[in-house]
Amino acid sequence: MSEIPVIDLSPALEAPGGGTPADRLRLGREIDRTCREIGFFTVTGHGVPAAVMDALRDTANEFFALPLAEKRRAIHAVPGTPRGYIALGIEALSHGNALATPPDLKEYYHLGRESWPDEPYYTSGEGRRYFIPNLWPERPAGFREAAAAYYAAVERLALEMLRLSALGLGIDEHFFDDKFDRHITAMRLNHYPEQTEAPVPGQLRAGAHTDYGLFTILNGENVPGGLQVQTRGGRWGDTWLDVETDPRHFVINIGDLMMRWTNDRWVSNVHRVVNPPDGAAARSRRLSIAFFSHPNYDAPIECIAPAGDAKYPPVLSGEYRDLKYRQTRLAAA
Ligand SMILES: O=C(O)CCC(=O)C(=O)O
Ligand SMILES: [Fe+2]
Repeated sequence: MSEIPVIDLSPALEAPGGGTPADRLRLGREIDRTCREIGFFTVTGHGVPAAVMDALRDTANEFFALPLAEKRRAIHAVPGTPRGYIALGIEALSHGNALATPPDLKEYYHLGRESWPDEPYYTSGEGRRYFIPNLWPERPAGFREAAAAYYAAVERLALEMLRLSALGLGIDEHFFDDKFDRHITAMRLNHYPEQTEAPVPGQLRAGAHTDYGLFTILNGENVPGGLQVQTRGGRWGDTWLDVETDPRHFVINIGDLMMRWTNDRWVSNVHRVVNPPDGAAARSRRLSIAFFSHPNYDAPIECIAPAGDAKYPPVLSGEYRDLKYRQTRLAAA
């Protein structure tokens, strides 16, 4: 049973007009408290229809069940491009946090938004580094539509989270709006196959890491070999805590850019996905869907702090993610 906090967003996300100002401020403060303590929480009442979540889970499961040779046809022609299918053995998330583990025991499908305006921000040389066409496999049918509907629904949730967060941080409710209105959020469908051979020492489904962006909005499922967060003292002590990932809800966590932006007020906590225990390993495949909300590529992330108190130099949103992608990729795709 997971012990991370649960926040019911329905007073804002399912209420007409986004809820009353008092409800929104209360939720903002709850988010602030949780992000200062642990930076991981479950959200209910999030407004994303169950059918939208199920449709993407179903098509993603169908895709990963295809023969490897067919999945490999969805590998991008340019190695390292964050689109399409990425096979086992390519990525080790721990390398982004200066740990050196063997590759993660997962395969994934990486995608971004389906379309964007014909404007230089998106179509210039720099824009094309972030706005990259998706690479859809021939099968299953309906994959593109399911992913686009999910992306749009969770994008609304992400924007609401940013507004409530701003309230909780005591800044203008719309502070993040113009830093996120042309965002470069990517999504990953992570598939952790059943384990028929023992992992090598130090090898996990996903090595210990922090995420890179603002909020990661994760939809998972509860099977052995799941998500764990490393707590930093406080009421949980210093431990690895199991995070329940109920497919009806989302688990939200803070990424590095949000930690930097809030000048360490909010925690970008280390997390990992562990291997299933012996005995369960052969029947514990797991699917997770991660929406990595990430600001406009040209947004400067400057600590919200009084002059002289900033703990980090400003960094551009896009450059920070490029660096992390380079650090975590072990092999050519
Ligand atoms: O699969 C999960 O539960 C988490 C995956 C994760 O942490 C990531 O992809 O960054
Ligand atoms: Fe992560």
